[in-house]
Amino acid sequence: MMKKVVIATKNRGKVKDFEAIFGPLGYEVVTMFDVAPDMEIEETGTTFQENAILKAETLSKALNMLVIADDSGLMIDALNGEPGVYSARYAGDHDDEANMDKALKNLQGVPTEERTARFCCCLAITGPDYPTETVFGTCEGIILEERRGENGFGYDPIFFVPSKNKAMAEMTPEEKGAISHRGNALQLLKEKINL
Ligand SMILES: O=c1nc[nH]c2c1ncn2[C@H]1C[C@H](O)[C@@H](COP(=O)(O)OP(=O)(O)OP(=O)(O)O)O1
Ligand SMILES: [Mg+2]
Repeated sequence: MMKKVVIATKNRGKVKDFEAIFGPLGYEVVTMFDVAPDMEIEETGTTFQENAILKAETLSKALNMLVIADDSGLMIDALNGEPGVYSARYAGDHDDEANMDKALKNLQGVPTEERTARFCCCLAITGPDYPTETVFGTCEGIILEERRGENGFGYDPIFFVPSKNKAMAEMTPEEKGAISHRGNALQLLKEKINL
């Protein structure tokens, strides 16, 4: 039987990212779509860490199981770190296209060298016999002037990664996992627990 890892997410893009990383380690990724499709966890925190802990602890208590949660977002320097913790709701309600349009609009006329940004990811892990722990990963990039690539999710089409000379949405899930904020955070998590 395959080992399982439970992730407190309802974002199909994140699920793909996690599968690219956990699959090769021999894990089946189980998500809220499988175990708690009707549960809505309100993200009331003001930091990635608070929200990651909130999501992990809520699902873990409901299932009485070890759970990992991901809270993440995009921080754009020229916009004073916006949209940050509010990335998913930047233009309203969880609409990736509208969110990207809003970011591009707010950066109109800003030159390339000032379009620096980073993706941030906080992962929280908690369980019945496991005290809550968090790790943090980032990925540096530049906000493009228009979308590039078809892969990924969220802000991936407008996020250019200089070290790969590609937009995040031009990478395969495996390529993305090797350099992404999520991949970097998971690397740290692996050093803490025996994945
Ligand atoms: O690798 C990424 N590539 C592109 N965009 C990304 C990435 N990672 C986070 N993001 C953006 C998407 C969303 O606008 C927000 C996450 O918000 P966040 O609340 O953590 O996730 P979510 O509500 O979509 O799913 P859930 O809370 O069920 O895990 O940051
Ligand atoms: Mg969310």
